[in-house]
Amino acid sequence: MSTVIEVKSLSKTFGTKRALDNVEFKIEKGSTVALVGPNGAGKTTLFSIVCGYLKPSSGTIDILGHRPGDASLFDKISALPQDAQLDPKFSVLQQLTFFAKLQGMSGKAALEDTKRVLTLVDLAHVANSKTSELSHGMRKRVCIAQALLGSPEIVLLDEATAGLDPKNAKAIRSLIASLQGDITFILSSHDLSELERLCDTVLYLEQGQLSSHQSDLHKTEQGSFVTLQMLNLDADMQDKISNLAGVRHIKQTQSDELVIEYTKQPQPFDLSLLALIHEHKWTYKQLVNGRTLENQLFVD
Ligand SMILES: Nc1ncnc2c1ncn2[C@@H]1O[C@H](COP(=O)(O)OP(=O)(O)OP(=O)(O)O)[C@@H](O)[C@H]1O
Repeated sequence: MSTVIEVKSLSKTFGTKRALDNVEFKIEKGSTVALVGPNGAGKTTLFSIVCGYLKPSSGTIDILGHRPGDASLFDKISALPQDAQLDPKFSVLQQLTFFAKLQGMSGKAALEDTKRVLTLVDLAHVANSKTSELSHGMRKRVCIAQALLGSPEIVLLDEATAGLDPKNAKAIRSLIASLQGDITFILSSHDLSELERLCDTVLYLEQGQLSSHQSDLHKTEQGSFVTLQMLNLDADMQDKISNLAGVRHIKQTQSDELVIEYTKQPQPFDLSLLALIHEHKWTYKQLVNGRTLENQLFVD
């Protein structure tokens, strides 16, 4: 795997406010990276610097061998800014072909590429509609289509599903999933749960500092943990579960939730757990193999 982005000792200050504080990370080609953190953590600042919209106060960023904003990155990296706007007076087709031509495509190539990206986001049928006639979710998908024009290698999406209903948010996640591997995605959100199934790497920013950087989340973690949500969880249940063969550690992560770490057993562990639940006539709300991203990041 090759590194497509390498950030070293990156800091950004606005007056006395230190928005990014000595941030360092590498992103491998083809990975899907979640950039998560609470409001004001520095996600948009980091995005803006990577895209070349803002200059860092100190530190270096290497993107495919170039500095952010370098002309040679023009068709290799694209971004959906958090507050992306479309012009309400023009049709979807007019706006996207305009952006495609800005990338240097001829009129014919721009039109073809616009049709291609509109099909990708399932909006070919509204190509001739003005963007003011579209729903919020559709407009967001048009902006994502714009970010996909010209087949970029790296795509940054800032809060791509913010404010969308579950159906539209799922459509966007499915689209990203279908393009994973060919494109390196960096997706920002303050909602951890939204990105956890999509991403293999997480950058967790808090007050400008990168407090956790894990790669291959699913590959290394999946299989040795079970997350169990129970109705009326009590100490007796925890005791009985901890006596199951293979249990190494149990952690109560919420009033109704246990994260159980286990070693491989001849009988699949989730089946043993379900058998125990059945035997005692307990009621479980949810049983998921693996740990949520939130539990991986914040619970030892
Ligand atoms: N142009 C600016 N001038 C002054 N302070 C700024 C500027 N841009 C960002 N900041 C400050 O830098 C910090 C990081 O902001 P940033 O927008 O990067 O956070 P964020 O993680 O994207 O937040 P959110 O999830 O709310 O979008 C905040 O404290 C913010 O107030």
